[in-house]
Amino acid sequence: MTGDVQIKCRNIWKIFGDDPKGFLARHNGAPEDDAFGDEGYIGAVRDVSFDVRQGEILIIMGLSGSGKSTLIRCITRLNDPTAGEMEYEGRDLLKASEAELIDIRRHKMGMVFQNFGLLPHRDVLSNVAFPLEVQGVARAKRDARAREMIQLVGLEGREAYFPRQLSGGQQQRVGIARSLAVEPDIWFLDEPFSALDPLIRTEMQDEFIRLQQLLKKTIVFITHDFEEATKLADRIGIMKDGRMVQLATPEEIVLNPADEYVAEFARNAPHARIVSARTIMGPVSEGMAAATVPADAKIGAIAAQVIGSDAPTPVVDEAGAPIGAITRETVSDALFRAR
Ligand SMILES: Nc1ncnc2c1ncn2[C@@H]1O[C@H](COP(=O)(O)OP(=O)(O)OP(=O)(O)O)[C@@H](O)[C@H]1O
Repeated sequence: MTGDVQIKCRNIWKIFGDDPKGFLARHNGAPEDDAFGDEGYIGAVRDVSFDVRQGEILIIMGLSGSGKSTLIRCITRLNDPTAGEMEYEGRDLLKASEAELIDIRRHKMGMVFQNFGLLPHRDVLSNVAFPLEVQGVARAKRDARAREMIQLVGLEGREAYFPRQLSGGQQQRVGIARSLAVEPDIWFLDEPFSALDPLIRTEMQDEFIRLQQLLKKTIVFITHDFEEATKLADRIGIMKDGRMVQLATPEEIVLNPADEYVAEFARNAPHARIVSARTIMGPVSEGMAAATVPADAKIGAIAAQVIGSDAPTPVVDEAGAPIGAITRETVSDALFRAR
């Protein structure tokens, strides 16, 4: 379950060029798309507004150059937005002093990047303990915490290895352990698995799901891979040319894409794993089967049961009350339409 708003972004612009603020002002704060190229500016993030909710996994997707990394860099204040408003747990991030920002970044935010960012001359233990060292945590305490994190990501026994002695997946686990060492409230991951080969990538996705179930962090995660996004996300935000064109659940995106660009991402999406019973059910009917299915169950998980039943299968809410029914025709139709 996800909760309160943790990060609030309103009308964020990030423009690169000689005088971005002047450019924005000349165009009354909302330049037309053509104006950027005409005047030699790059509109990396254009008028983006959204909330990140406590405990959710929000995935940002989009083609290369659509502004995903720049948006995350704005939220973490590694980049100053050209315009807009941003709050972190009600604190105005744009008015925060440099000292406050460093404090938020060091204590509240964890970051994992595609290239792992490990220090080559330090062993695993010292890499994981590094952010705590920067915070000035005493050696015994930081090493103990680092060992805990190393165990959490399954690298116990490799504390004294150097990054070059580890596989790509193991290196990324070190990166993950290090980002968790500071006990962040919110975790930013910029294409953390894209440098990994497909098998290790799947393993790391499963590892990530396991960690999230354990730690229940708020997560903002960038990926190019729609299948990865549907596997991990509570909500997916899709960016195009600096704009957020749709922000919705994987199911909404697959069933109601905002435009052709979004539809293209969702085209080969695995409906069986995304579409739920609630979405395809019909009304409660006479003569339903005794065995029920939960409304939030994905159709892939219930297909065998529903198709094996001669009578319609009742769909029940959290309290167990029937709110609809599914027949083998509805399920096979939904699965068939999927590909
Ligand atoms: N420091 C910079 N100076 C000028 N232009 C920049 C800068 N950083 C990013 N850009 C431009 O802003 C746009 C968005 O870049 P960004 O890296 O955010 O995209 P992205 O969606 O993360 O791409 P990718 O998936 O390739 O990492 C691109 O056109 C990029 O060239």
